[in-house]
Amino acid sequence: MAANLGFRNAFTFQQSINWFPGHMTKGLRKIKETLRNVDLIVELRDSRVPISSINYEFEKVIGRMNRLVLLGDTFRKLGTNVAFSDCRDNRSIKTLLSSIKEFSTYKLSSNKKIVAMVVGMPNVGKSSIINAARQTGLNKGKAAKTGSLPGVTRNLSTLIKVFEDPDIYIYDTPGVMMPFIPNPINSLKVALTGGIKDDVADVEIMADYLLYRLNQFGSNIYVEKFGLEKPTDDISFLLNHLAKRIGALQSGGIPQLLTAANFFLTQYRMGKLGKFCLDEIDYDNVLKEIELGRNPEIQSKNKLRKESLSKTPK
Ligand SMILES: Nc1nc2c(ncn2[C@@H]2O[C@H](COP(=O)(O)OP(=O)(O)OP(=O)(O)O)[C@@H](O)[C@H]2O)c(=O)[nH]1
Repeated sequence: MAANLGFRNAFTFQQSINWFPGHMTKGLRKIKETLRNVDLIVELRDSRVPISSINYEFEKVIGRMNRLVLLGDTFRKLGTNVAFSDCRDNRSIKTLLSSIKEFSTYKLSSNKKIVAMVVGMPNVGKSSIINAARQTGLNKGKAAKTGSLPGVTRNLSTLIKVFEDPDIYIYDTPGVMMPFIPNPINSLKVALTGGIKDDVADVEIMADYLLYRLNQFGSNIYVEKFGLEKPTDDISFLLNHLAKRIGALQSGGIPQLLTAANFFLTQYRMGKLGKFCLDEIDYDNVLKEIELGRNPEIQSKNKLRKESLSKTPK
């Protein structure tokens, strides 16, 4: 932490960013209707926000079904049913396929096929992991549409076969946000990691929060990468500098700060400014925290609201 370098030690953000278009209501309903045909839920979360990306709407719908939680990143087994995964890493996908066999209710003695359903917030890599499983399991090409923006998958897919003997099929589902994210800072983190459409959020505030967190982490990558003399806590200074550096200037040489902010966010989302977990957890506690997300007690919106109000924004 770079707490005593004169940087801010708190970030104030009070209004939650919410994005819940109609296809998500429909998607959630379809997920619910289809659950009776599903042996196992594979829940994908963004490893940069493993707690902020817990969706309490899923908790209500999925309840206590068999579930494998994947944190999108390089594969690392964290516990019995929690793992990091990377759709670009073959080994990780092979382990996912064996985990699906292991954790589904399927028993090798039966002839039943295994049906899994991948759920998660938008843009966490659900469709990519299904395509990767199909590539690894059957050597077949893409079956699910992917894209770098949230909300590419808008409907529940038909069953996608990813493995043979035993036969494994997966449903792809539209990314679903919570209708209301009670903690504004959590909503900012989800938006920053690309889970909420940028035009719903304020890009310059996201850029400011990113700068605040990079400084908190004591990261100097942006300083070198952007040709700064030293770290700065001033987003206005940084965006003016970046706009000049990337040539984002209006007539008269006025810096285009929005373009600079978008550039800054893209660099972060591409992993070029380092990889940090934005949630306040350590990985020893991640299992416990994830389990907490499943505790029906914590699903009550009132309790969530109270919690969010009592927490100092980080
Ligand atoms: N670094 C990295 N990027 C990934 C991984 N999986 C997916 N991505 C990228 O994340 C973006 C979103 O991937 P999708 O598979 O479309 O995500 P989704 O969850 O299906 O998105 P929605 O359609 O919004 O529900 C794409 O740009 C992918 O290339 C991963 O394991 N590692």
